[in-house]
Amino acid sequence: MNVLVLGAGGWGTALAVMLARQERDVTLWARREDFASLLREERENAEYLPGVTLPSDVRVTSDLSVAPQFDFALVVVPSAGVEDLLSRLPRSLGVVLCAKGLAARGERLSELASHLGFSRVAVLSGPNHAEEVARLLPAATVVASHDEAFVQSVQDVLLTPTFRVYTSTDLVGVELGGVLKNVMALAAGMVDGAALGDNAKSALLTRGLREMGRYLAANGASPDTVYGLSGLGDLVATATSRHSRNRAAGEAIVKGQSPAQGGKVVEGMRTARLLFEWASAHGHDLPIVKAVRNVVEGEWSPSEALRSLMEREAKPE
Ligand SMILES: NC(=O)C1=CN([C@@H]2O[C@H](COP(=O)(O)OP(=O)(O)OC[C@H]3O[C@@H](n4cnc5c(N)ncnc54)[C@H](O)[C@@H]3O)[C@@H](O)[C@H]2O)C=CC1
Ligand SMILES: O=C(CO)COP(=O)(O)O
Repeated sequence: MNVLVLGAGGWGTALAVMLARQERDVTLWARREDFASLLREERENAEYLPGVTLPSDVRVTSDLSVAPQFDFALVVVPSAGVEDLLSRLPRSLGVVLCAKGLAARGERLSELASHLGFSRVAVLSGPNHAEEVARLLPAATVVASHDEAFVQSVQDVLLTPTFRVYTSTDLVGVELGGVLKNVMALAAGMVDGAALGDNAKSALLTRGLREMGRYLAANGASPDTVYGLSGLGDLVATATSRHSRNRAAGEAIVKGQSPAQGGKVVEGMRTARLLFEWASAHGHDLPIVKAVRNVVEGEWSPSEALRSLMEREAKPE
């Protein structure tokens, strides 16, 4: 089975390593030739996934002209780079979108792919920290698409004894779970950084899940999807993990430190801005998203954000 992985950050490298260890024939594409040649020589992605050996049979290239040789590709660059990458790919290629963020104008990445003319479009989303998947620790995930034949063929290739891949036809619900949970993880990091306690974190995550569910419903997702791996599952993983860059960024912000995570992408900060704009434009109430966005933008202090949540109107749960 041949797999093309587009994007050599932590997650793309982890998928390439995990699939190669399970006998898949993997090609990993990196944007820059100097980085691709470093990976070929060192067999380690020291910048984004240190301590993991890239198997010798993983081919590394910076040449996108290999794409037509594949039936589909895993698209694993940060959401801000997806449009540029997709625009350079043949539209006959199936695309499995693995970024957990939105396109520049707030569109879902799968919407963007369809608008660009791709007909076979899926998303991959779940509680999947690269550091663990690359070390073959057990994990589960969801591949979702409106195209059932496509999603089935992706599952056949990606399912391994350590990576349990479920399918779903709720493309919108699976995609948006991964988008929203990054903002909730930033908020959870802020709770950690301000030492607000376990009760506060539990309340935040529970109300955060409700907020995610409302947003998913407003966008046409199935009501149950938010309780699956791509919703609750990824929310728990990201908001509690020592590996999460979003959680760590939230913690850093309330401590007055830089949210930057050593050059690695922190999707939730950009997502909070885009979701806030969407909620403002459509008259939706997303209080945790608003609080995170206002802290990230420096418009509210963390204690003002906390007050905004604790002093909302009294109401039934
Ligand atoms: N790291 C993880 O555990 C997981 C990450 N994801 C998602 O996968 C996406 C990628 O994340 P990571 O691999 O962790 O990021 P990363 O920060 O480890 O690496 C990003 C990579 O993308 C490259 N890149 C940046 N902009 C690009 C562009 N415009 N075109 C092509 N390449 C570009 C960078 O050079 C770098 O190689 C994000 O949306 C993230 O939320 C999803 C599941 C797990
Ligand atoms: O999406 C992830 C795990 O499922 C990774 O989360 P971070 O981007 O916060 O590290």
